[in-house]
Amino acid sequence: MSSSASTLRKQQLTQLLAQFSKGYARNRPAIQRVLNAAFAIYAVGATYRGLSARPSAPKKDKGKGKGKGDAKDGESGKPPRVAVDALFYRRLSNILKIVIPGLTSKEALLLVMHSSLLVFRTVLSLYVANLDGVIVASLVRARPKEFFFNILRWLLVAIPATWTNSWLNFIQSKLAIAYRTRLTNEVLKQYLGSEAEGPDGKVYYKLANLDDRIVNADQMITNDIQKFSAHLAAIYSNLAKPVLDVILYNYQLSQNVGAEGLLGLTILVQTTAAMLRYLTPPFGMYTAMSAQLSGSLRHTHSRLVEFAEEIAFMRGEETEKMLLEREYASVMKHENHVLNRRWWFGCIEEGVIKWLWGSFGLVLCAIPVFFKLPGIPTVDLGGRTEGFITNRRLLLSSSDAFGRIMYSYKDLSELAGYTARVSLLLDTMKDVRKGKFDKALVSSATTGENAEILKGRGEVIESEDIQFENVPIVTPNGDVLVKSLSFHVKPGQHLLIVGPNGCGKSSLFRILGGLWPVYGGVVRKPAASAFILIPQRPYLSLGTLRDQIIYPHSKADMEARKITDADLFNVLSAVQMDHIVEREGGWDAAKEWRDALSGGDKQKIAWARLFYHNPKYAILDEATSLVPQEMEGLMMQHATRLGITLLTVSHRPSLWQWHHLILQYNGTGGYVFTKLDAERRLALQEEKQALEAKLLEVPKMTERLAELRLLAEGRK
Ligand SMILES: Nc1ncnc2c1ncn2[C@@H]1O[C@H](COP(=O)(O)OP(=O)(O)OP(=O)(O)O)[C@@H](O)[C@H]1O
Repeated sequence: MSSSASTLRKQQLTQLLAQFSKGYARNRPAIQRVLNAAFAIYAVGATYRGLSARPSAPKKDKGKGKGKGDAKDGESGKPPRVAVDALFYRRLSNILKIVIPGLTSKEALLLVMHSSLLVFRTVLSLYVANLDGVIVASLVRARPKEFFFNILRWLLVAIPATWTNSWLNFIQSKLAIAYRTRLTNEVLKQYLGSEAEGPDGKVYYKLANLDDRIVNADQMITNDIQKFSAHLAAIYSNLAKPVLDVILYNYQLSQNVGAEGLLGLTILVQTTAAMLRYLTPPFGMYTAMSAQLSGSLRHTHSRLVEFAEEIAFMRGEETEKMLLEREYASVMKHENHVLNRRWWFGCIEEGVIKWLWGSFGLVLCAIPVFFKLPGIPTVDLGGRTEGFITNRRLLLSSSDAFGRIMYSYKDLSELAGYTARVSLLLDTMKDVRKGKFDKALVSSATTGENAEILKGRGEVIESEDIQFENVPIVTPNGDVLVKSLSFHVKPGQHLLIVGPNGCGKSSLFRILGGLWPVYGGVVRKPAASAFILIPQRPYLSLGTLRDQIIYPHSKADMEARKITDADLFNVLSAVQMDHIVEREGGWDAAKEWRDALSGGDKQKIAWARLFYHNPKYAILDEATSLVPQEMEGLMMQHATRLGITLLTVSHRPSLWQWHHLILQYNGTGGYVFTKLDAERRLALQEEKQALEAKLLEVPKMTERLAELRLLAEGRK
C-alpha cells in the first residue's frame, strides 16, 4: 500500500515537472525578456549604488564654518578626509557648475559628441564580435570565398573603428583642456580680484597672510586643477562607456546563451566584486595626501630659489638640504606606501577580474554546446564554433567593461582626492572674500580685552584726509599691537612714523592698503588707488624696462595717459637713473630685473614709478635706506613738488626735515602723535647723542680718577 502511494507521488511529481518545463518552454521568450530587463535595471542600479554617496563621516569640528574641517585636516599633516561620499558629490556638483556652465556651452557640446562616439563604438564592437564568429565559422566550414569576403568586411569596419578611437581620445583631451581653462579662469578671477571689488579683493594676499588653510596655492592652481580636469574628462568615458557596454553585450549574450546562465554569472561576479570593493584601499585619500606633500616640497624648493642670495651668505646649505630632504622623505614614504598597497591590490584585482571571471565566462559560453536550449535550433560544428567565438568575444568585452567599472571606482577615488583639493581652494577663497579667516591665534588673543577687540569690526569711510579714530592695530594672528590709535593727516602734511621693531609701523600701512581688516573705530582714507607703496625691497615685475617704471600699467595705459618714453626718461632723470636706458639696451629690453639692478637702483626705480603714477599719497617703508643721503633729499623734494603726501617709516634722522607730523610708537602699545619740529628734534637728538657719548666716557674717567688719586697719595 505504502509503496504504491510513493510511486503515485513520484508520478505526480514527474507530471508536475513536465508541466512546469512545458510551461517554462512555452513562456521562455517572455521570461527572457523579463530577465533581460531586470538585468539592465540591475546593472544601472548596481553601478549607481557603487558610485553613489556613502554617508560622510561625522565632522569632528562642530561649530566651525563649512569646509574648515577638511582644510585643517588637509594642511596639518593629518590625512584629509576624502572618500567617494556625499561630500564628494556635493563638491563635484559645485565644480561642475563652473566647468559646464550651461547646456549650450562648448563643454556640454563636447560631452554630447563624446557620448555619441561612445555609443557608436559599442555598436561597432557588437558588429565585430559577430563578424569574428562568422570568420571562424567560415574557416571551420572550409569556405574560402566566404572567408575572404568576411575579411574584407573586417577591414572595412576598421576604418570607422580607428577613426572613432582617435576622435574619442581627441575629444577627451579637448574636454580636459576646456575644464581646466574654465576652472583656472574662475580661480584667477577670484584669486586676483581687483581692488575695484573693494574689500573682497586681494585674495592672493589674504590666503597667504591671513589664513592658514592653504600653504601652496600655486601648486593647487597649476598642478591640482590640471590633474582634476584630466581625471574628470577621463571618468566620463571610463564610466559611461563600460555601463553601456555591460548592458548591450550582456543583452546580446543572453540572446545566445540564455538569460538564466547570465543571471548565475551575475550573482557570482557581484559577490566577488563586493569582496573586491571591500578590500579597495582609500585611493582618494592617498591622492589628496600626495598632492599636498608634493606641494609642500615644491614650496620649500621655491623658497630656496627666492632667497638664494640670503641663504648663500648665511651658508645655510646644510639646513636647507635637511629641510628639502625631510620634505622629500615624506613624499617618498607616502608614495612607497601607496605603491605597496597598489601592488597587492593589483594582484587581487587581476586574479579576480581576469582569471576568476574569465573561467565563469568560459563555462557560460559552453552552455549552448552542452545543453539544448529551448528556442535555439541545433547547429553543425561550424555554427557551434561561430556561436562560441562570438559569445566568448562578447563575454570578454563584457567582463572587460565590468572590470573597467570596478577600476573606475579607483579613478573615482582619485578624482575625489583632486576634487577635495580644488574645493579646498574654492571654499577658502570664498571664505576669505567674505572676511572669514582661519588662522592660529596667539594665546593673548582669546583673553580679556584683546578677545573683545577681535570680535569687533570697524568702519572704513572714503575721504580725502587720512584719519584714524580709536582704531586697534591687530596682526592676523590676533596680537593686539596698539589698542586704540587716533591721528589725522591732511593732504600735504608729510607724516613720519617711528618706533621700535615689530611695534606695528608697517601694519598701519596694511590697514591703509585694505589688506588687513579693521577691528574697530573709524578709518577715513582715500581709495586704495590713491596710495603707492615703496618698500625697502621694491617689487620688479616680469617685463621690459618700461614696464618697471609704469607697473602695474601696460604700455597702452601709458599711451592713453599721453605719456611718452621721453617723459619716462625725465622721470628717470629725477632719480638720476636715466643712464640705465642705454646701459640695459633700451626701453623694450626685458630681463630678470631683480638680478640686473642693485638694491639702491631698485629703490630708485621704485621712486621713478612713484613719480610716474603721481598718486595722492606715498607710503615709504624704509624706501631710501639704500640710497645716498643727497639722493634721498632730491627725491623727497621732487615728491613734495609733485604734491604727493608722504607717509614715511624710517630710522634715518636725515629724513625728519621733510616731515610735518610724527607718530611715535613706544613699543608697548602706546604712542604719541604730534607736530614734528625737525630742527628742535635734531638739536635734542644731537644733545642726547653728545650726552650719551659723554656717559660712555664716564667709566674710563672714573678709572683714571681712581688712578690719579692713588698717584697723588704716593701709593703708586
Ligand atoms: N602676515 C602676518 N601674519 C602674522 N603676523 C604678522 C604678519 N605681518 C606682520 N605680523 C606681525 O605684526 C607685528 C608688527 O609688524 P610690522 O611689520 O608692522 O612691524 P614694524 O613696526 O614695521 O617693524 P620693523 O621696524 O621691524 O619693520 C610683528 O610682530 C609681526 O610678526
